[in-house]
Amino acid sequence: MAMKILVTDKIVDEGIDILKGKGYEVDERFGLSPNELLECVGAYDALIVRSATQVTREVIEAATNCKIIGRAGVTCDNIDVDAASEHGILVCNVPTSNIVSAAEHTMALMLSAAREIPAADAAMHAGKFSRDRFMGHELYEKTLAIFGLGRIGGLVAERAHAFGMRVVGFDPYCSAARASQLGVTLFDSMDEVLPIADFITVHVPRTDGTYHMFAAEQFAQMKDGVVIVNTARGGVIDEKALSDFMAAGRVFACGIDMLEAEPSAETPLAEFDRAVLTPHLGANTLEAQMRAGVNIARYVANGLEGLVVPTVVNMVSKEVDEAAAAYIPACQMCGSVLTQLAREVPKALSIVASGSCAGDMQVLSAATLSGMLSREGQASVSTENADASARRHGIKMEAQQASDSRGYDSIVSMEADGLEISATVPGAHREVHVVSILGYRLDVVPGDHALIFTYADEPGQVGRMGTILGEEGINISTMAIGKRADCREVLVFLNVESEPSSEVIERVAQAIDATNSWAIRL
Ligand SMILES: NC(=O)C1=CN([C@@H]2O[C@H](COP(=O)(O)OP(=O)(O)OC[C@H]3O[C@@H](n4cnc5c(N)ncnc54)[C@H](O)[C@@H]3O)[C@@H](O)[C@H]2O)C=CC1
Ligand SMILES: O=C(O)C(=O)COP(=O)(O)O
Repeated sequence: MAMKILVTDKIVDEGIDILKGKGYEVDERFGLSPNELLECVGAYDALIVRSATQVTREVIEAATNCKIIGRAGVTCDNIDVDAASEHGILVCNVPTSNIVSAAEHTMALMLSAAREIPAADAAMHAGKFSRDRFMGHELYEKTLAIFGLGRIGGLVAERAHAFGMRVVGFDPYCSAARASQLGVTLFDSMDEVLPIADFITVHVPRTDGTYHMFAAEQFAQMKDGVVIVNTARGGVIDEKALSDFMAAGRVFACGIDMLEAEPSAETPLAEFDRAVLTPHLGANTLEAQMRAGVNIARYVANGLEGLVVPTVVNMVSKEVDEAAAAYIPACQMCGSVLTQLAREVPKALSIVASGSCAGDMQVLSAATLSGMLSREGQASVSTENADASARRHGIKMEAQQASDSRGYDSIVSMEADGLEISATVPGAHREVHVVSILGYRLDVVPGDHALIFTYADEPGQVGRMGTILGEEGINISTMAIGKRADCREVLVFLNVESEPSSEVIERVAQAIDATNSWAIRL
């Protein structure tokens, strides 16, 4: 019987023809309700979507025959990738299919907003030849600030240079080499960039960390008359705050392709002629759709045929040795902790694994890198693209097996920019135990929120920490104290049940005279 593929968002006919030509049965069913999707998805071997279909954990659990989900575009934020990995389902995308289109749409919105083209066009269509109403701004010799210097941000930088703009940027994960190659002056904080920009364009992923990254506090720091463009994701800009600053005349104009309420057109910006609004059209060109539709069809067919899928975004891009697979969460966790300890993505990573998990260093490296980059929505690291991803972020990686597993069945140890962490996964429960951090030996199973302090080992210190956290209503669920043979200081790892504010952390740090403190979120 032919394998069945469900396509729930429109892709080009050429993509559908490739699949049918290979003998697959293809059902195109657009606009399914969540319930309709849940009811039918179990019958299919593969699913192809764009951004409209929400592939939730529930959908993945109902997709009992599914082997691969193809995203005919770049961003997989409508797909629960972790759930797919847990169910052994590959997720792949076409990561460069629409980036030129998105970059060109950004320039189109920038020019339209700066020259009020939609309002002028609407006036002409209404029979009004009113030249005096419209007085725009040149791009030439203006400062463009790009937030997010990834694939699309980089293409926008190249195009902005052609207009004679000065290009500055903010992206905590962009290497100095990439910024210099793009001709972008990189700044370390948003606060330095906001006051100097005449134009601002946003190309960051939508994550907890970028939600309302541009709110009243940020608009207040901008130059009067700034033009703002968002072709990234709705919610990165607080639309209410933007409309307040437009109403006050502080923001000259904006160009917005992505609204928080998508797929609705509801936004407070709708009342402004100078808000140029488009309904998520960044990828809507024939060229981008041809690349996305044709390639996703090829990759999904490859996945079903057991061939290499070059753009897998989750970790199951190949048959993974079971012992190594058990260490994927440990490596992801350690990678994430390392980035948080370093307070930035480290630039050099060395991984040593010993014991039975060390059979597949490629998987362990990719998992660690995905953890290192995951905090800002950069988790699209697979065994296929790990090397390229590391290069793009300027990270030097090396991995090796070692024979001494220090008495554990398996252990992974990593060092990144001089910071160390080791973890093991004992027993059947598959809990990740961190057994060393920064050289301090301990044994702790990290929870969702943790605090780490290093301090002089003196009586009363634990009581001081407990008292302050108790006063603040923060429960400590578990605690481990790590020691180092060469040092009179200790390290405490506190799993806490809620996230303490930076003021609370500072209070604790002062009370114990901590030499270092970190809040870790996993
Ligand atoms: N309008 C449309 O139709 C399309 C929209 N997109 C959206 O465009 C955005 C960019 O896409 P790509 O360039 O492909 O992504 P990318 O992953 O190549 O680049 C994103 C960049 O943002 C940076 N970043 C992350 N958090 C940041 C922060 N807090 N501050 C500053 N920089 C931060 C990352 O380091 C990375 O360099 C995404 O939101 C994507 O969803 C993508 C394609 C089409
Ligand atoms: O690829 C992306 O990230 C996009 O935002 C494009 O989405 P679409 O395929 O047009 O629904």
